[in-house]
Amino acid sequence: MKVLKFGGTSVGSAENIQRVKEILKGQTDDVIVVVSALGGITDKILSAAKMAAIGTGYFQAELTEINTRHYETIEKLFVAEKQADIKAKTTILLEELERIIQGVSLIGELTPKTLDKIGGFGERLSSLIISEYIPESKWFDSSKLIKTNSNFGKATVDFGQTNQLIQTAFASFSGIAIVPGFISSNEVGEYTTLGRGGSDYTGAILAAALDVASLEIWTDVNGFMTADPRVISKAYTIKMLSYSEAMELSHFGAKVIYPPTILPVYKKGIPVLIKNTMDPENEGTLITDSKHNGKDLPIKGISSISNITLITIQGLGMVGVTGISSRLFGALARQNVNVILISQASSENSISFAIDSSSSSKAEAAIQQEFDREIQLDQINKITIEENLAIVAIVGENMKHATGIAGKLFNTIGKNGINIIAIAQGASELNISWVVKISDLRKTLNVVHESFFLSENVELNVFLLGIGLVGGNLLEQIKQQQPKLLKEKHLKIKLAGVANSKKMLFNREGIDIATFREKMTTEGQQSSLENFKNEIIGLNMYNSIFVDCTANDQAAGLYAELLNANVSIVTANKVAASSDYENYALLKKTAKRKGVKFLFETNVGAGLPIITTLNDLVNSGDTIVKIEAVLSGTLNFIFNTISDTVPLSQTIRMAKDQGFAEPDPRIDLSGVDVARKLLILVRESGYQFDMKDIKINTFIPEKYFEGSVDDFWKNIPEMDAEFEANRKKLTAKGLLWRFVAKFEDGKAEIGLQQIEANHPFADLQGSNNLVMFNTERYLEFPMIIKGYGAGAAVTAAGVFADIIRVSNI
Ligand SMILES: NC(=O)c1ccc[n+]([C@@H]2O[C@H](COP(=O)([O-])OP(=O)(O)OC[C@H]3O[C@@H](n4cnc5c(N)ncnc54)[C@H](O)[C@@H]3O)[C@@H](O)[C@H]2O)c1
Ligand SMILES: N[C@@H](CCO)C(=O)O
Repeated sequence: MKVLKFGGTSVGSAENIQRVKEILKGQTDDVIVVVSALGGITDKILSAAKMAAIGTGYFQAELTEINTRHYETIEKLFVAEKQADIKAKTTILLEELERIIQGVSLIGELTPKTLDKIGGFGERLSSLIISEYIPESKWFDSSKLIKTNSNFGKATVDFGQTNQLIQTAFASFSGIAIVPGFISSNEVGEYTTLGRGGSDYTGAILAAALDVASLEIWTDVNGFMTADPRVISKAYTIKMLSYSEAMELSHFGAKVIYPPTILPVYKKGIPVLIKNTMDPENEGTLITDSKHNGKDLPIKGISSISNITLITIQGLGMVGVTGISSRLFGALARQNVNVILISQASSENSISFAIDSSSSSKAEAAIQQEFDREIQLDQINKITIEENLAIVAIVGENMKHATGIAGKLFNTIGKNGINIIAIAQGASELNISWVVKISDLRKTLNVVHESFFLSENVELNVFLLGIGLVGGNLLEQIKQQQPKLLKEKHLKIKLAGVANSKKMLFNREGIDIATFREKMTTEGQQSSLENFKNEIIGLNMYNSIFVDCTANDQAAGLYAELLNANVSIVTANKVAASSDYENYALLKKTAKRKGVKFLFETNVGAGLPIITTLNDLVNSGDTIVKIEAVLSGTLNFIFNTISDTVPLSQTIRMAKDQGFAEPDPRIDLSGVDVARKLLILVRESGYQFDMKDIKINTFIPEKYFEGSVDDFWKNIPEMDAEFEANRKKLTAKGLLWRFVAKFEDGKAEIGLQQIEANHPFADLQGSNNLVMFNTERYLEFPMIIKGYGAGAAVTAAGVFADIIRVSNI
């Protein structure tokens, strides 16, 4: 035999009652079916009674609604010929209810006893209709089987008597029994009710009394989820839980069952199965005394409670004094304040406890009153009340004796910049709870869900500034590679924000890369660097990455604040890494301190792995002795392309058109771009260096860099003839031009060199770059990295690789 309980939503409409019938058809065992009132009906009955008690006539309207709901349900469920009979039986109950409420209205008083009598009408009505709808079933009056004391409103079950009555009633039963939930009666047969979660409790009492094979709780969700699915879209159903885990998760906000109700089945070791009436094929959650969840995960679920207030009482007068806690919690209990979490440091000079915010003032008054004397004497000198908090808890029996869980938990939370306000862990090691600001709740749930592998995928939230050549290519590459990354690496790269110099757009759930340009035009806000940064910080999303694909100085000025807000930075923009040494060092230090990344691989050699290689050399103990390199894609392209038919000015235009040149090409032509790159390499080699320490030998007169970019394009052809004359001489000597960057003996210099055909730099086609590192280990023969050093696609790929690096996969 099994007990199946269907909740208010499961029987809330004719359609759902039909589903219940289908579910029962599929049962092979004898079943006892406990039903709740039609969803919302009990609230309506109680509200009608309360209105009647205060003398308003509005209760009539509520009663009419109650009648209509039941009659309409009957009309939908039954064929016309049967309706009159069922309606007549229902009317008897509805009229009785109306008479009692009329009585309440006349007397103007609503006692707990009357409330109990009224409160169970919903279940009596629903069970009547459902038992008629399932003709092969038999109706049992559970109020006559479940005996309680006369503590109306909160009656206590007399299990001795109850078990006997149930066992006698069902001794020779087979088939389908329909039973109203929630109702019971006292020793003289007056109605009582079983309190919160009452119908579940009815089910558990029956299941335990009859020692059935299982108790099934049919509801409108697929069982216990790993986290609140309204916050964590990746949350999924937990297949198996132990009783203790289920109780912990319920206590901390997963309102699938009300913990005390499963006590009778827990004591008997009867499995409880949570199932979804709307999705009966779903496996649901099985609660047993087994501790296995099918996966070897240390935690099974995360739960949270919002609207929490944390109260801390503090004072040296509390140290070593016995009875303080007892008085504190006694005073709170007398005021009916439910304490959700307690934390006391071993120094004993403070106790913090968390309560529902609605009890804040009651709790404060209780403490002031209880400790009046100690406060006067300054033995207790501070009572702090912190509002707008939330409690988060991780739950799992496998945490027991497993080391490193708390370490990993708090490390992950800390890295994401979430401040933990209080912590509590019971010695049972079943649950670790902590308090955070409510504004950090969503982020906390996300990072914890992900870091304990409850989530299937790691998610990165990208905020992209700049969608020109590099940024635009990057989005194309992400769009193309996304399915593969998701499938093979379980990595989801989500575009959470995007901006160019005109518009910006944000979406916490992700912006569709296929349509973002149209969305930016229609829905985008006016772009502003300050607002872009503020929005990223304000959204407070976990694994946030600011990707800078501009060449903008002010954009680079945002990094410090973003890193401080635990946002990683991936940048193609060379401004920050080549800014003052102090700023460069501060950004690196901030990233390290905050546990986030500051990555700029594409700053030197575009997609070539130059900076990571250099970091690997240095980190593994090598010393960089000399760097010699061709670092400008644009300049190399120019010197490879210039000819008697293609003059200098045209080669610059071609470099721009092919996406090698900077948004402002004077940065390339003046040597500034190469100087920045050399500076970054020297710094990453471990030397404290600044721009002023690099000797820049320009090859184009300074006057061409004055004025606007348009002036530059207009005037630069003036240099064509001179360049062609020099080129001819050079070619005649069998030499080539290369713009070389060099660092040796603490000195750095860049400039145009004439090199011979057998020089390693000679064979450097198109926009290629080449870097030679002479190190202590690679002394005689340098380490060489060579390849495309500019271009939108390779640069975007380098930025993409940096983004993936943030996820550490
Ligand atoms: N092209 C390459 O080969 C290469 C290689 C390595 C690094 N980079 C670097 O990549 C960066 C981008 O280069 P690109 O060629 O894509 O430039 P681009 O001119 O094509 O694109 C720049 C983008 O930045 C946006 N932008 C500029 N100022 C902005 C602001 N204040 N707010 C918001 N958006 C702003 C523009 O609207 C545009 O979308 C540069 O820093 C460049 O040095 C380029
Ligand atoms: N403008 C740069 C882009 C790569 O950093 C170059 O030409 O090398």
